[in-house]
Amino acid sequence: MPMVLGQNQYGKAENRIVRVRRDGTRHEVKDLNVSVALSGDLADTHLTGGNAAVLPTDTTKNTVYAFAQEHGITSAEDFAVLLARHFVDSQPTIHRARIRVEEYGWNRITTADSRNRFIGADEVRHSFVRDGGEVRTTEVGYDGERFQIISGLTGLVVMNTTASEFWGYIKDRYTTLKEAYDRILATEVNARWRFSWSGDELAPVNFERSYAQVKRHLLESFAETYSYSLQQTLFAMGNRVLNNRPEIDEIRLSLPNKHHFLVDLEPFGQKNDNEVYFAADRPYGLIEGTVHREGVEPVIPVD
Ligand SMILES: O=c1[nH]c(=O)c2[nH]c(=O)[nH]c2[nH]1
Repeated sequence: MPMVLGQNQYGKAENRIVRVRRDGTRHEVKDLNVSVALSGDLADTHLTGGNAAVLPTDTTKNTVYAFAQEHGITSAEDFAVLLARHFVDSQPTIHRARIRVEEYGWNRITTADSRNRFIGADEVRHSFVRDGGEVRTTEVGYDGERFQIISGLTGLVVMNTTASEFWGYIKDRYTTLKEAYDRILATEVNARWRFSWSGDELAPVNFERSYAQVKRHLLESFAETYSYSLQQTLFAMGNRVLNNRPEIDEIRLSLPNKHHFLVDLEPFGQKNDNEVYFAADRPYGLIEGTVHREGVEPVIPVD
């Protein structure tokens, strides 16, 4: 029975690139991990070994670095759009590009040492400390006509030490969980959101500003929601982002419930008045969901 080649894609994955912008003595850095995946007329290379349609993965790597030099990196999204457009529009055998980018943040080191000749005000203009928080992500797809941009973040860890309850749930013969009227609510926010921009709209998106605002709304809604379940908090977070960011049509959140269990201190003759917890790392509840505008078809993959 003959076998058939199914979906396939190829490219250089995880190109690590640090781009320094040296405007005078105050430097800017972009630290990215860029993965290229191309698809198109690639049956021959798989079936016969004929490589006439193959742009080498090595070339895709070189293009990432050359484009960083030539065009700079205004945002992960802008950079990925540029790359995706280039691969598809310049190579007749390449019909689709998917560019994934992870971005690691760096913050300026501040210091009180005003004698250092490199220092302006209270910051060192070329010294950075890696941001220990979330990783910013984007994935840009391009088929020669339309772009699809899904950006996001992973690893944004947040905690409310009160204003969280969980009660009124189903109790069957296996239920042991005690109802909670004042608990810790902690999670690691993993979010992806899809921009309505697909290439033909006139107004370009300011992706740097958009990211900062989405993150702010996620944090503020987590902090400001009095929660009766992490599910309720999830919807509140997604709803707040969509209400405030018209450039976004859909957001998907994956929120592990980082359980904090009160430790029983009775054996030691001590009271535990909601002060000492065991922070469990597994298993964890995993609460996931998409919030989207009415009438918009949600397309962010469930994974
Ligand atoms: O916010 C919560 N949602 C649940 O569905 C759930 N289930 C559970 O055991 N604890 C919690 N907490």
